[in-house]
Amino acid sequence: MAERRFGVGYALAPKKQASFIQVSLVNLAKEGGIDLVKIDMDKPLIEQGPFDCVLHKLYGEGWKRQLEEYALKYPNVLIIDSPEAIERLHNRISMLQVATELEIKCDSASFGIPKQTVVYDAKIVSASYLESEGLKFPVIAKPLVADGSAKSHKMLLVFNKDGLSKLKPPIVLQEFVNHGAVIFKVYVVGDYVKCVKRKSLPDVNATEENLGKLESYMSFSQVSNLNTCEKNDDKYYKLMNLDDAELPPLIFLTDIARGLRRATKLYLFNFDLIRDNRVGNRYLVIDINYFPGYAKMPNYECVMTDFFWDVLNKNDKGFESLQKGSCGKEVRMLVGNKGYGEEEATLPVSPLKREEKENTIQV
Ligand SMILES: O=P(O)(O)O[C@@H]1[C@@H](OP(=O)(O)O)[C@H](OP(=O)(O)O)[C@H](O)[C@H](OP(=O)(O)O)[C@H]1OP(=O)(O)O
Ligand SMILES: Nc1ncnc2c1ncn2[C@@H]1O[C@H](COP(=O)(O)OP(=O)(O)O)[C@@H](O)[C@H]1O
Ligand SMILES: [Mg+2]
Ligand SMILES: [Mg+2]
Repeated sequence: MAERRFGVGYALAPKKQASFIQVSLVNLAKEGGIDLVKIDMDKPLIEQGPFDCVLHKLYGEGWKRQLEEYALKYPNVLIIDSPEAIERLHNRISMLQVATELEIKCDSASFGIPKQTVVYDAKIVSASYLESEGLKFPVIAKPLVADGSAKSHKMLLVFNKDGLSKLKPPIVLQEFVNHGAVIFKVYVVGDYVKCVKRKSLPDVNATEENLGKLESYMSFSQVSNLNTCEKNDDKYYKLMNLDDAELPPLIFLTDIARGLRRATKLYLFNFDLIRDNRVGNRYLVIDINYFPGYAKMPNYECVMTDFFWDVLNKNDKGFESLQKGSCGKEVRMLVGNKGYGEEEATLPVSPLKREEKENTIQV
């Protein structure tokens, strides 16, 4: 019998395509019967394929409509992920709201989000306003919209009232929590979870005296993605050793990942976790990103190939999910987690090596 092959069409911005679609991934997927095919953005999606799965990270209503149209024409196509589910992550309030909906039961660690408030009008922000919202200096000002633009990553760490004049609403004002300058990035790919450590902002001595002495604010962008050379210039980072930071308990991360998958209905995301130095084993989710930089994950080719194989084969067995499209009709889309993960998945090509498995968790 001829081998069943699957076609996965991908629609990614050029930078994302360059980092994610590596020859090693394309070849490994091919060996597993999965062809990764670039979607031509100069042509309507509806004229391409047919694909068994559409993998995408693009923004805008036009693209969303094309996906809906495609799902209507090809009711068996898996859209990874559903645009509605992704949209929830494009606003830093609704993004973290999901995390507050989770019930995580763990004896050795607790979980939450930092205190935060949204500001639409710069005029209302004053030191007493912050106080009324339960916030104290320092605070982080984050653009409300997280749409992948450079602007959406531009943040301010505000040390005192003088810094408040620099705010550009709409923004989220969030308490800055000392966390030993380490963030835990937890990558989720369907059932697979991988936690890595990254350098973060240094702790701040938040006494009134010290905050008064500091510049009023500090602007920064994508701290955890700065390359090592940039950081090595800094005395603070020279002194710290990332290896010393203890990872959060695995079972705890597993529960959060599973909870977020259910609540967001997403397959492909990561979340940033910090350990609140004031409380010990209390962890806070500060950011959730759709389809993050998976190529930075060890052995990502294998993880992704396993994932594609798994969802495509499950889909073959009648994976069903409906949602209302903007056209008003029912559109069948892959809504993450429905039915997925309930069966034991057989590992396809190149299963993870033993030592890699031991450092990762499956939810
Ligand atoms: O480009 P990379 O590999 O640094 O990945 C970015 C992510 O880095 P991470 O994997 O978390 O270290 C990055 O994560 P952070 O927001 O920096 O925590 C975002 O997911 C970013 O996407 P977007 O700009 O928010 O749409 C991701 O950017 P895109 O590749 O999706 O443009
Ligand atoms: N509440 C917080 N307390 C302390 N540091 C934070 C907090 N929120 C964000 N940071 C730091 O700022 C960085 C960027 O914030 P994040 O919300 O992850 O935005 P982005 O989407 O640009 O990654 C984080 O990686 C972390 O270093
Ligand atoms: Mg982040
Ligand atoms: Mg982010």
